[in-house]
Amino acid sequence: MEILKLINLSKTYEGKVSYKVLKNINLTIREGEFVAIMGPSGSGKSTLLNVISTIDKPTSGQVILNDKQPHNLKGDHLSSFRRKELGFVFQNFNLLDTLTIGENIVLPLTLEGLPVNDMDEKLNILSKKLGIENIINKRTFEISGGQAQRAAIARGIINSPSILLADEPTGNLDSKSTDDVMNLFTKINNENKVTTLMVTHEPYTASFCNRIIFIKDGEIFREIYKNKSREEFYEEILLVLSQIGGAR
Ligand SMILES: Nc1ncnc2c1ncn2[C@@H]1O[C@H](COP(=O)(O)OP(=O)(O)OP(=O)(O)O)[C@@H](O)[C@H]1O
Repeated sequence: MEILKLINLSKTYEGKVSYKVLKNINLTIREGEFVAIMGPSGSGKSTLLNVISTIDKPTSGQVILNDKQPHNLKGDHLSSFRRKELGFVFQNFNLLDTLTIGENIVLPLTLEGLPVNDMDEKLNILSKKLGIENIINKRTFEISGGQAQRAAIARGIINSPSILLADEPTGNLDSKSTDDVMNLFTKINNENKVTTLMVTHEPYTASFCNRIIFIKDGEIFREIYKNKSREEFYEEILLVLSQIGGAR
């Protein structure tokens, strides 16, 4: 089943000189895929993610997510779409310091108005599954970056979104925490079939994904699939990056 379809998607920033950041992007992501977007700095990765997540609007073309066109929605319908269909993971975790980790994780359910007992049950099941039950009563300053990102992933999927979007999810992590977080993304993708799309400039992080889309100058430059070991895939990623050029 197709979860996300981008049809002739373009984005131009108007200014003194107008700048075409995305040029006719056509892309389909199927249910259960684990995909990375890579490309040189300024190639349009964040813009693409922002247009998919409805933070930014396309200049032309369509975003179809779970058979809906979010850019045609307004107000409460758009907010409800974001809460139900999208999960987000950010580079800097975006956990609220005033809440416990558990309260942070259930925040999307709080916004949906779910009864407390149902929230607690979901939190217990998910935190056990993700191996973070020991931190749910802690505060953000009491946990490591890797734990914070695992909690943020839990928050991102507690609503069972159609797609989990991640922007540089390992950008603030050391190598051990990067392993922990990428193993967790892999686990929820394998076991829960969470469809995941992440932007990363780190080849090691991308090597955990099953497919990589390389963007250059706002266009799809190349796509590669992991039909090999992670180590071999990593070497292939380095090769494509050397061909693409530009600063990463
Ligand atoms: N709001 C904006 N107005 C004008 N230009 C913008 C705006 N946002 C981004 N750009 C430009 O669009 C281009 C693509 O930016 P984008 O942030 O999507 O690139 P990126 O691939 O994510 O880069 P990086 O890896 O450095 O984060 C850049 O040249 C940027 O300067």
